Parts: sequence; C-alpha cells; structure tokens
Amino acid sequence: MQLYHVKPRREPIEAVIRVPGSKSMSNRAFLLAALSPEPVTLYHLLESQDTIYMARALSQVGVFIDWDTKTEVALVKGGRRPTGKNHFFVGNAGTAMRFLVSYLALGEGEFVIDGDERMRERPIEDLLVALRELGVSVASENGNGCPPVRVEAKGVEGGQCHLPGEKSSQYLSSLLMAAPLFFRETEIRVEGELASKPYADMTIAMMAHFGVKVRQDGYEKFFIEPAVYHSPGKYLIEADASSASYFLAMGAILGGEVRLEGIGSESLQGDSRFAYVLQQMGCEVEYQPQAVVLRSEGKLKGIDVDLNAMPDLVPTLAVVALFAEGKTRIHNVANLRIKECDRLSALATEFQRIGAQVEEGSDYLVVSGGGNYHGAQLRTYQDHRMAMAFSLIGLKVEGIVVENPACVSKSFPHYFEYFEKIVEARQRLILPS
Ligand SMILES: O=C(O)C1=C[C@@H](OP(=O)(O)O)[C@@H](O)[C@H](O)C1
Ligand SMILES: C=C(OP(=O)(O)O)C(=O)O
Repeated sequence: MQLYHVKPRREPIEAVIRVPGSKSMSNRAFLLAALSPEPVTLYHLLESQDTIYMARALSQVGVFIDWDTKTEVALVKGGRRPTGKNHFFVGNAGTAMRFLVSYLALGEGEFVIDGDERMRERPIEDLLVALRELGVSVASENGNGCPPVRVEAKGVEGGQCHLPGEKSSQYLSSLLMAAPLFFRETEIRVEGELASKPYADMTIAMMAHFGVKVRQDGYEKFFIEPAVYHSPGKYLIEADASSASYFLAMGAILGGEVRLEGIGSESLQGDSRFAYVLQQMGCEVEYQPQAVVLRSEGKLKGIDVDLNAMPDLVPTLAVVALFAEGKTRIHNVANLRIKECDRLSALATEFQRIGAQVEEGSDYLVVSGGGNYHGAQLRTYQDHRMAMAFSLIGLKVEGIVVENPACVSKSFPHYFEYFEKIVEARQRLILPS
C-alpha cells in the first residue's frame, strides 16, 4: 500500500493560494450545459475523478465535450435528450450518480448507472420514489435502495412529488436541474429538514445563470415550470472552497496568513463560509468579493457548531479541533455516515490511534483539544477528505503516516503537491506559482 509520511512544520505560513475548480460547480455546469440547446464554454473546470466520471457519462449519450484539461476549459454542446441503451460507471461520485438519474429519465431508452463498492452502499431510494411519483420507471437493481439504478426512460410527466430531505440535498438538486424539461409544471415537497442547504442554493443560482428560475417556499416547496435553458455563452467555475479548507486550516493551526483567491463573499459555495467558523475559534478573517484572508497566531479555542450546511468540512474542522484548547462539538451531521465512508466513525477511530479523546454520537462528534498526541499510521477508508484532513495532523505531530494518499484524486488530485510546497516554503508563497 502507498503511504505518505508527513513532515511536521514548526514555523507559521504565509501563502496566497488558488485551488482548482469546484467539484460541485463543475458537475452542475456539465449537466446544465448538456441541457442547453446552445454551446457553452466552461472555464476553470476541475479535472478529478468525480468530474471525469460525469463528463464521460454525458459523452456516452452524445453530449459533445471538448475538454482541454491543461487550460481547464471545455466546450460543451448538448441540447438533445439522451437515447439508447447504455451502462454508466461513476465510481463513488455522489453528484454524478444522483444528477444523472433524473437527467437520463428525460430521455428515451434503457440506462443502468452503477458505481464502486461504496457507492453501492450509499442510499438513493428517496430520489427514486420521488421520480416514480413523477411518472418515471426507475429502480434500485439490487432492491436495496442503493445503486446500481435502472432507468427505463420515456420523458418525465412532472406534477407533484415528495422528497425526504434529511439524507442528501443532491436528490433535490438532481430533480431541480432536470425539472424544466418535464412535460408539466412540477412541485417538489421536501419532507423533514433539508440537509446541506447551500448546495440547493448553488443549484438554483446556477440554473438562473442558465436562464431558468425556480420558485421556492423556504426549503419546503420548490416549483419549476417547463422552460428552455439558455447558454450563458461562457461560464466560470469558482475555486473549490472545500479543497481550500485544508489550507485555511493549515494557517489556523500553524499561525501566519493565508489568502485564498477565487472564493470570497460572492461565492455560491456554502463552504466558502468556513473562515467564519475558524474566526469563532480565534482567527482573524477578512472577506473580499473574490478572496478570503485568514490570520492566526496558532492559538485556538474549542467551539460548539452546527455543520449541517458544510458537511464536507467536518473532517477539516475536527482536525483543527485537536489543536484548540477545550472541547469542540460538531453537531447535526448525521448524513456524514453515508458519504465516501462513515466519516463520524472513521474520524473517531483514527483520532484514537494518535491518543486523542473523542466522543462519537449518532449525529455529532466531540473532540477534546490540546492533548499529547503521538505518531500513528492512519487509515483513509478510500475517502479523499480523510486523507487531506489527516495530513494536517502531521504538521504538528511527529510520525503521522497517511495510508493510500492517492484517494485524494476524487476531488483534488494535486493536493499533496500543494501541501508539500507549503510545508517546505521558506518565504511568502504563491500557489500555483
Ligand atoms: O450537491 C453537491 O455538490 C454536494 C452536496 C453535499 O452532499 P449532501 O447533499 O449529500 O450532503 C456534499 O457533501 C457533496 O460533496 C457535494
Ligand atoms: C461527500 C462528498 O462527495 P459526493 O457525495 O459528491 O460523493 C465529498 O466530496 O466530500
């Protein structure tokens, strides 16, 4: 197995960083461009496993994608309904799996969408039930409510559907983006509290950029009329705020100044607000329209925080909490158990290996900070966020070894190159240089 031995760093850091494009925005942009009758050019696209799976699946049903990964630009020509008989594989890309199901239902044909072993354990039945209410013939092939999903597509009638909201916002995003192409007006009634709300906001904002409006009554009811998407011509993807969280965390833990470029107060990503969470822990934070600056003296205090709106940042924050005085309680994050791995259990298990005190509840984690930690080899569970978060522990704790670092390729293939440059920098660093 591949191992990554983390080199600790004692000095503060000073860095200006622009991370690659947002995974969530890239996969939405691919889909919305595929649904638009006119061509769209997408800029600052992320090239990673999840976005490659998405682009490949769309290409399989005839969407033309000319993607120059060097310049991060793609020309997309879609506008036709998917047809034929096709099998798709999307690894463990939640966005690709969920978004494609409703998209394929718009077409005419027989489609099976499958993923890797873990994807076959991640629930999708709530979305399938809602689609059946809208007139779609769709089922979990193994009958367990998880992929593979079979869609017998002949267009979508529309009308009213009910969607439990607590497991994932991706089901709602999937329905919303496809809904303008349903035959009738559609009303989606969300039951229970919608998880990860900023991702639904991002979907609605991006649909608006592609010319379609969604009417909503809070996060309980969403109304979409039949409409045609319009290409914005060019569309710029923001830098990925979830990927950037590791560098903010580095600044918070080690002290110094980190400036993120391409993510600021105007960002569509909920995770762009992460610096405010670190501010509560004692960092100084400044938001500009297109940038975030974080300054830290490396002295942090524990907090009590509801991270439902930023689920992907729980591992990052849990690691920061190890180095804060007092306890940090991260709550309302039950759906972390159905992500790339059971993240609450994985964090608790691996933190215990370094001698940390941690309490795991059904929907929360309490990390007691400021302990005397020791080196250990940490499992990453094929989960990119575990690998990136655990690398941060090694900045302060001698002897941290991260297993299977290559799993970062799901969302940030070059993470460890960025990480090493920052660890080794002797002066103010600009990345990419
Ligand atoms: O819509 C999206 O782009 C995402 C939504 C979130 O998932 P849930 O809505 O399942 O929490 C997030 O964890 C995932 O990485 C990306
Ligand atoms: C949960 C994640 O991804 P997804 O659900 O899109 O697979 C993630 O990137 O942390």
